[in-house]
Amino acid sequence: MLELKQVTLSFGRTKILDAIDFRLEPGARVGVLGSSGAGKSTLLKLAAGLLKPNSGHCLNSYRHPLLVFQEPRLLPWRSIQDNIEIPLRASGVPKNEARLRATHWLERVDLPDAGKAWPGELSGGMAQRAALARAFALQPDLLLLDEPFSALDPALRAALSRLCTECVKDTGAALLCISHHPHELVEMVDRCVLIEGGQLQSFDFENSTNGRSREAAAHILHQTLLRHETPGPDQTKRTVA
Ligand SMILES: Nc1ncnc2c1ncn2[C@@H]1O[C@H](COP(=O)(O)OP(=O)(O)OP(=O)(O)O)[C@@H](O)[C@H]1O
Repeated sequence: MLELKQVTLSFGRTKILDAIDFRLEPGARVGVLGSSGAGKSTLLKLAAGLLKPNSGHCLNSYRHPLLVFQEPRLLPWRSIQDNIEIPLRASGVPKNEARLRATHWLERVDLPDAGKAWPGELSGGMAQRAALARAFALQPDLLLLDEPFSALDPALRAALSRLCTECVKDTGAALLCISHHPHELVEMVDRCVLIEGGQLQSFDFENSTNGRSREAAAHILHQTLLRHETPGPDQTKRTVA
């Protein structure tokens, strides 16, 4: 369980998150939306334990949070198989087990023959799939995705989002996922939070659409994002601490 209570986080004198409350239960899948610079990655870094709040409480009982970035961040001088095995070995997994897990997850992400390849030989989509295999092989109980598919074309993005959602459901990990694409995000998650002006607004699909389809939820989120991304006279200003 991740629980933020009245958490405030500032960089210098600028408040990024302002007394927010947030809970992420085991196995829950939550999307994070907001305009550029709103504080989405900051929320993920709090969840990963990479940042500490200035005030409030951050209770985190997830033991294996794992952050996946927009770029695959593979070691270019090691094979794909090694890229998956090295972090496993570093976390104490025996050699044989590491090999088995790497092979299993390369098959799961549809890269069964890529183990001996160098990262530079893979397409962008293949490299991101290898990064997902590396992440799932580490058996995270909390997966934090920071726009992991945004550099890919729409068809590939949709395919990888689906694959990732299947793997998250299979492993039972909790998911916190940033995306700028509400239509894809609603297929991956059960609810969303929108960050704006340091505040966090929750969109429970059942409640915010009166039980209508996820398509309706995506439409509402898209319209909300457009409103927030268009500066208006009443737009909330970020506060200075
Ligand atoms: N280490 C840091 N030091 C100072 N300012 C920072 C630091 N990290 C982030 N910021 C600032 O905090 C604000 C929120 O950053 P964050 O990366 O969380 O935004 P974001 O919503 O993820 O944006 P984007 O969608 O563009 O990635 C930005 O104004 C950013 O410049």
